[in-house]
Amino acid sequence: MSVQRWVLLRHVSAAFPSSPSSRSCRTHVLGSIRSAAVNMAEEAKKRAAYCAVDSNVQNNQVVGVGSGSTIVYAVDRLAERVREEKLNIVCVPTSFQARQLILQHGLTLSDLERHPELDVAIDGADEVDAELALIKGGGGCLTQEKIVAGCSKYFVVIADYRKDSEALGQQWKKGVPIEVIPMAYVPVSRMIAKRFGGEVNLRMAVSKAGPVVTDNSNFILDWKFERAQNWREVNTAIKMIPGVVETGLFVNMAQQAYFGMEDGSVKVRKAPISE
Ligand SMILES: O=C[C@H](O)[C@H](O)[C@H](O)COP(=O)(O)O
Repeated sequence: MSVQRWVLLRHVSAAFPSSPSSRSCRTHVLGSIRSAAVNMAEEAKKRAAYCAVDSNVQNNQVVGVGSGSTIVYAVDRLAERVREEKLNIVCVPTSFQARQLILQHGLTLSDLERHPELDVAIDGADEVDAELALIKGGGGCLTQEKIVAGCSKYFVVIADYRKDSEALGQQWKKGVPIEVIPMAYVPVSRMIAKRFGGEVNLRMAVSKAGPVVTDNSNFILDWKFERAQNWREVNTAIKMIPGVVETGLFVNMAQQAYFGMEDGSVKVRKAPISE
């Protein structure tokens, strides 16, 4: 919770001590604060996305389109620029959602067979550390995202201020998503917990009985790690476990991250190696 939000909550608690009528006022005020916080985060996502598209996409480029809620704003802006500037752009999706966004916005859809080398990929993240290592896959789309980012000359991350972190795990508490072949989810979970500690859970669906099934027909494990680690080594070691398809650790992949901040600005961070 941000300091500003904590202070607001303290004021609300003091203003509405516990009686039935004051409890209802308090619930109402807390609801308004929550929705203001959501609006602020959405505005921040939009500003980061627009800024990243304006700074990194040019005419005649092949663009990788990520997944999640932030990328929606980036596709809005891409479509706006294509209309207004008559840009000739080809888009490669990283998920079913991204493919739908591209089609709904009337953008040119392609794939890695026709365009195996991309100029730039733009995608969201669940958390970004000081070196631009990322946790991705909160929405279950990590494998295709990593493939597309890996085929791109330049990989740009867009996010709001809540994702901007010193070390992975400081902001994002749901763990590292790991895509696995369904039959292997138990042994893979046990091996990760035994070797690296922490807790590994099969991600369950919300509006369906049973587990989340990815765009590649696999399962997702969420590994709640206990301490900061050498993420490059951990990523490689987990990938070597039979049954693991991909991890949501994106290490040394992103060159730039755009964060929409609470004060309305956009903060741009570059990866240490590209500075
Ligand atoms: O699986 C989802 C993707 O990795 C998203 O890019 C990531 O979860 C960030 O999503 P959002 O933009 O909704 O925070």
